[in-house]
Amino acid sequence: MFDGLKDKLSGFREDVEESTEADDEAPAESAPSESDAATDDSSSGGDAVAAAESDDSDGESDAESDEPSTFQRAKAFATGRIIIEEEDLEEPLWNLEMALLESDVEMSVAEEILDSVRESMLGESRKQVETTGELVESALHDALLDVIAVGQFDFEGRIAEADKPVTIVFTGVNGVGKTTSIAKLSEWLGDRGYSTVLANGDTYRAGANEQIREHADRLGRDLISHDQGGDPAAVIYDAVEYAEANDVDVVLGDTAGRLHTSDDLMSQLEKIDRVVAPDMTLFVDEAVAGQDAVNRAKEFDDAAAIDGAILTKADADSSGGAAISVAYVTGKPILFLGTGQGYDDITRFDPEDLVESLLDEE
Ligand SMILES: Nc1nc2c(ncn2[C@@H]2O[C@H](COP(=O)(O)OP(=O)(O)OP(=O)(O)O)[C@@H](O)[C@H]2O)c(=O)[nH]1
Repeated sequence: MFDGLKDKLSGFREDVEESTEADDEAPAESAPSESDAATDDSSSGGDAVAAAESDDSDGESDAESDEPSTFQRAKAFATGRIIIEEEDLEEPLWNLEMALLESDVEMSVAEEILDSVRESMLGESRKQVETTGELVESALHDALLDVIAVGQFDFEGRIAEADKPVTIVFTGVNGVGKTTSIAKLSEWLGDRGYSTVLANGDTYRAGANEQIREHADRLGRDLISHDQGGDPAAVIYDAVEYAEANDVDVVLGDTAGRLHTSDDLMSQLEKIDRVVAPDMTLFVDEAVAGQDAVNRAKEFDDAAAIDGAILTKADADSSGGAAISVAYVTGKPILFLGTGQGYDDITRFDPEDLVESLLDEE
């Protein structure tokens, strides 16, 4: 999954390794001889770093310039450490930025990742026994996790604690996999002991009732639906009443595919909000839609606040940009990934797992 992005992140590691390699081979021009440095080391011990930090006799404060002083570099070299400098990172960071943008990572997210990587690596000294690769991996790990894990919450815990029935409404554009995701989630919840009823709030599209009926029949779930052209809020309201009367734990309400610009359809969502006050509204889109999915998530969230997202078709060869960007851009977490067409092909989105798999060199 997201192999393209994985390759590009691995390219960044190689770039930094290459650009620091030269430093490994020779000390900075004005570095004192090893014996000088060794003398300094033994005489001043732990004070050497403090001395290096205040080595601004030429009037320019190194702390202000963020650049390690000549003394710091020499000292680091003599003690077997290499300091990562701005110039070591310049080209690799530029390449990383291009790689992220090519992978459909949203601009502000790419910038956040770069800032974070720069901040954690710059001036970092490493022992020569540590590989630069490890340093890069740890910086990338933290930078990616910070943007991907925005807003995460315990979905199952929330279902468990909420008063029943819990009502979840699904929104998004046409054909992205809303209905299939509802069916998958019904199965996922069933596996965890929660009963569900499906509600077809897509009263707009001809054939929508038949499509969701097929899923309901296959899964052995009840379905509440009205005729085409009916009021979606009324359908979901009926489903909530049905769930209350029959001790059903969760109502899964489908809605018509819509663009955030279709005013009448967006006002339907507002009406659903008013009439049934859903516990959660989940935005569904395709991982393969990349930047479009990110933009739509933002637009839907602005128009009718979402609580989280499901990214479908993560099994198709997608760039990974949407998976990395949606949470940071909306402030709402990705909760599930759709990974195929079968009912079991849904996975709880785990930011740590995703970061690890993106950085895994296997
Ligand atoms: N490969 C793959 N296909 C998926 C996934 N999720 C859904 N699909 C397929 O995507 C197609 C569209 O799915 P639907 O569930 O009908 O989409 P929808 O959003 O409800 O569509 P509308 O009702 O037209 O708005 C179907 O062929 C699904 O089998 C997924 O995670 N992976």
